[in-house]
Amino acid sequence: MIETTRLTKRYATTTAVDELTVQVRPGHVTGFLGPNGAGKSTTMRLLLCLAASTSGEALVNGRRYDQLSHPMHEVGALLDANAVHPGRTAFDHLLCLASTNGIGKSRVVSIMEQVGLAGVARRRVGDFSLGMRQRLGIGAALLGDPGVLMLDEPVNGLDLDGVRWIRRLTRSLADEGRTVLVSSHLMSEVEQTADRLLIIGRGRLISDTTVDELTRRFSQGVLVRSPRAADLIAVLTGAGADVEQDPAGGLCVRGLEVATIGDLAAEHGIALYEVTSRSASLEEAYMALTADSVDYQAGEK
Ligand SMILES: Nc1ncnc2c1ncn2[C@@H]1O[C@H](COP(=O)(O)OP(=O)(O)OP(=O)(O)O)[C@@H](O)[C@H]1O
Repeated sequence: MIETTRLTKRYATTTAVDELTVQVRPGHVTGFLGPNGAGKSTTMRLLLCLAASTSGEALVNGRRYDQLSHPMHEVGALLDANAVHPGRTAFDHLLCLASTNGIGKSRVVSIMEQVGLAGVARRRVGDFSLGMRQRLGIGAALLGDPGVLMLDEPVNGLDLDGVRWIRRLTRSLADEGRTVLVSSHLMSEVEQTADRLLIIGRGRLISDTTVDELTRRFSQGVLVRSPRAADLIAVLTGAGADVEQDPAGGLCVRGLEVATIGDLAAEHGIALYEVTSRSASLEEAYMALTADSVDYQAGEK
């Protein structure tokens, strides 16, 4: 479990994290989303006591990271895949981490296999691609078999195979009952993995939600076409729906599911020519939510 309470971090001219209160629960993959500069990395750094908060609290399993007696067994984190000694082999990098934390060599061997680096374990990290470093960083995070994982932009640098691997890995870690927090600035990267979403902008919480809820909230209704539109309107509004003429022709129905609309029409012998659910993509929902919090925007051409 990860918890922040009114967590705030101010730098000279920037409030990177602003009164952030969130809970990240076990058993879920929680996507930590926000535009560039939203404060995701800073929040993770505060949780790991790599930076001191200005005010508020950041706790892992109910305690500050620097108060955990066996931190590597409680929290695994990938913050910066490049923060590795380039002259060391991948195996030695993990072995070094393992031996200073009372973890045996056999665990290093099995982690190397788990992250797909067994074949290059004896190569210098300096010769690794960014994707290989990401895998190594995830290996380091998993080394202590922790119940809490924090991965900052873990798919950065990974090819499609790697992205799929991260999705499967994070899902299975959450299914084992772990707390998994995965940051990204792109909804497309987390929507297929995360079930919960924490969306932040300018250091503030914008939305603490689920993928399902966000999809529902930004639903643009159901487009229905029928040769007996007037009769259908009466039936659907009678069942509690909001119905209006759709600019594209047909009816826009809100408040009823596609199946209910179909069932009601059938019950009343009303033919339907089209029933189409029009939910906004999660990407569109995310863009709409964070539109006011984007610090760095390319000019439209
Ligand atoms: N050490 C620092 N000194 C001054 N400002 C900082 C420092 N670290 C972060 N910031 C600022 O705090 C804000 C939040 O940065 P942070 O890296 O946490 O955002 P982020 O959401 O992780 O962004 P990205 O998606 O680009 O990685 C930014 O405006 C950043 O410039």
